[in-house]
Amino acid sequence: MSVDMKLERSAPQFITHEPLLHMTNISKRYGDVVALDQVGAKVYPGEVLGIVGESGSGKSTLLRMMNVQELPDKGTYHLDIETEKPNLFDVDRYARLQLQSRHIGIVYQNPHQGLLMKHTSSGNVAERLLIAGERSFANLRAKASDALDASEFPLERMDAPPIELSGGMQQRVQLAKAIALEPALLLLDEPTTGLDVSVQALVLDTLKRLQQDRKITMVIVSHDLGVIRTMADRVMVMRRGQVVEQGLVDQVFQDPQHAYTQQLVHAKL
Ligand SMILES: Nc1ncnc2c1ncn2[C@@H]1O[C@H](COP(=O)(O)OP(=O)(O)OP(=O)(O)O)[C@@H](O)[C@H]1O
Repeated sequence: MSVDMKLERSAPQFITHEPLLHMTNISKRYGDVVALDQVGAKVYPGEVLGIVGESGSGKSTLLRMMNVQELPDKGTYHLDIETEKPNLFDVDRYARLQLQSRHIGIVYQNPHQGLLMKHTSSGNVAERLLIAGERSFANLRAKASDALDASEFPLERMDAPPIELSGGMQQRVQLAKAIALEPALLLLDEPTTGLDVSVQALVLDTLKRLQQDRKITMVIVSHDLGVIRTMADRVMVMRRGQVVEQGLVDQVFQDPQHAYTQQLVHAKL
């Protein structure tokens, strides 16, 4: 048995469905830099997959591919959302945009990447609904308000632009925008990095509550093992563009098999 086979622990027993997300053999180079090297990933409906690893290990690149905002050099990507399940890296640009706007939500570490900082917060959320075809002003406002409320954003500030809000509130606006259309898949790229520890805990609480209430399938990228431990059911450990270990969170963190995971876990203790 190869080392990789040994470290790829089996899926938990309760997983009986087809994966919602299935990627195989994803490789990506930027010039001489190998960002991803034959990475595979499966995420099951309603579960939270954590991706952890040092800076430069390929976590954000993989997440951008899950959001189909960037294409790999090689690999396949299927989402189990419609009867037809094409390789999403082969579909045309229009279909990719449709997919991003209707079925995938994303929250970036940097709110400038996800929000128009000088537009109102409610307008940022409404924009996503507009793109999806909502045209009634009353509905736009009501749905934006619902999404902000679900993200535990203080509604009395909904007309304030993100630039005037705290970092924690900006992340709540990004979250509201991401969930406004009830996406099949929510992608979170270091959503609490850079926030004060107490604000970080509150935002994680909101994410946890949303996940429990709505059973949203999530992929969360973080270099922080505490965040992954709080949020995720399963974890994938990445290093230098490869997956070195994966399995249930408590299994991997209590009994890490790969030397790199052991180093990560001990550094955290
Ligand atoms: N657009 C790009 N152009 C050139 N190199 C890139 C690009 N995007 C990523 N890389 C390189 O690919 C590798 C993986 O980067 P990536 O951002 O995915 O890692 P990461 O694990 O998310 O790191 P971090 O936690 O620092 O964001 C790095 O060496 C990075 O410099």
